[in-house]
Amino acid sequence: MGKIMINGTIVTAADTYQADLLIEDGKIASIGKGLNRETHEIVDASGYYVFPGGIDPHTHLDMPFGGTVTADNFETGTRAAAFGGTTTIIDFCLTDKGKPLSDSIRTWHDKSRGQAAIDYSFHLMIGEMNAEVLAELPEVIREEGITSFKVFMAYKNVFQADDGTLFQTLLAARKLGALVMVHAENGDVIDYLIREALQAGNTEPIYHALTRPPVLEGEATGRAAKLTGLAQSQLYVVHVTCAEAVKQIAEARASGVEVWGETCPQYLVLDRSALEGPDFEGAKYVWSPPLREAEHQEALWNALRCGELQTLGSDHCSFNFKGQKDLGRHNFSLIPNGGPTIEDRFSILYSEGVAKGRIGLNQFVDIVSTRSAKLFGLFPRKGTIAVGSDADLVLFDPVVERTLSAETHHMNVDYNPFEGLKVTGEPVSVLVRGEFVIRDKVFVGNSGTGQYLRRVGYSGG
Ligand SMILES: NC(=O)NCCC(=O)O
Ligand SMILES: [Zn+2]
Ligand SMILES: [Zn+2]
Repeated sequence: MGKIMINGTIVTAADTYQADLLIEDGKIASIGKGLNRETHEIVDASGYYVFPGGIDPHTHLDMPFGGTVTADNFETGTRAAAFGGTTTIIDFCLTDKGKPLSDSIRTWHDKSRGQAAIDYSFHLMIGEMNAEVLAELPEVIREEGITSFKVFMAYKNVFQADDGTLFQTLLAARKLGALVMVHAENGDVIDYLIREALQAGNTEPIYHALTRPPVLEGEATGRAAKLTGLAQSQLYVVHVTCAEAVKQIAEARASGVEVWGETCPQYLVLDRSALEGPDFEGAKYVWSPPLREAEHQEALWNALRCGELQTLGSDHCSFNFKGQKDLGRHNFSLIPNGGPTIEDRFSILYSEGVAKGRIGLNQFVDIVSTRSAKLFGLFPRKGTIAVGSDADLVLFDPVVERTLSAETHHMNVDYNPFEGLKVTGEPVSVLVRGEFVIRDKVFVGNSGTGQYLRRVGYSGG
């Protein structure tokens, strides 16, 4: 049955206005006033903002990492995402050197098929570049609709690729119309600093941050941007944490190089002091790149506000404190890197951004949804409210006050890094392709209704 959503305030990246939405066959069929269909269910959105569903361009679900596997899989992670107002995720498909890319993609399909409550797509990791990989890429784009390739410049001896691989990936992406993503940290120098810290007996979580200083993120970001300019290609820098990296991105953009930047909620509201918590609590806050000193937060907010950074990814990569983060109790370098953020990404950006006056309401929609849809080949099917777009919608109460907590979250993990953070606003109901997944804060969706999304090639942001 179709639906008519009435009395809501529609908010897109461009406009804010009162209108009703006619929803048929999972799509927005009409936008206007006084829409009337006797056969349709009426959904009253009085008092709510109606946003396009959030698009999270950076998740790690069911991913082996740091000697363990993430606590959230596609079932639990996408359900939590839906509670948080996200209706599409793009997850990172890891690859193994020496194996066909298609094997890894099949593995990621096997993990996700029949599990997801919201729509999803994959980015593909490129760990090496050779004739076999090059030959497979056109098919990856054509058959799988995967139009973004991820290169790790850190995690030496695990995921790290060399500059030659990055450069050749940039060249291939230019030719094929894809977007190259980088984790930008200088992995070789970090590896040295970690060994030096451990030799000196420095094993606590804070040394995770001290061995990955901002200069090494800035250096790698600048290097990747320079290589992008040389290749005349396009680059998306994931999880930007610091002023040094923002500066490199801004300089590259100012000189005409197509570089985009993403930050994450943790870098906007948490700081390095969290790693010094007692009883190994600091392990909960181990991300790479690490949390920075508090002054970097303002640099990130400024960059979002003025468009030097364009998106917010969760980088959701959840590990339980007990039994997983524990692996590094006596050696910070063995703490699995990452944290649970998929559920709170949307609300933190609204509360800390819009409600506190740091960004505008339409800019919020751009950062949390629209820009990722454009960059990653999903627009205008996703990322906006327009006739013909998927009816992925969030009914958002902009005034309710609440406190984020592991007691109430839906992620499959035993802590919340934002525990105790008071936020303004909450997703109340969430629809994916016209069907409720969350209705009045209750999960009414199904694991398995989420569809795999084939994306089109890169055409700018
Ligand atoms: N960011 C992090 O600490 N964990 C997830 C993997 C990555 O994105 O580097
Ligand atoms: Zn990373
Ligand atoms: Zn990540």
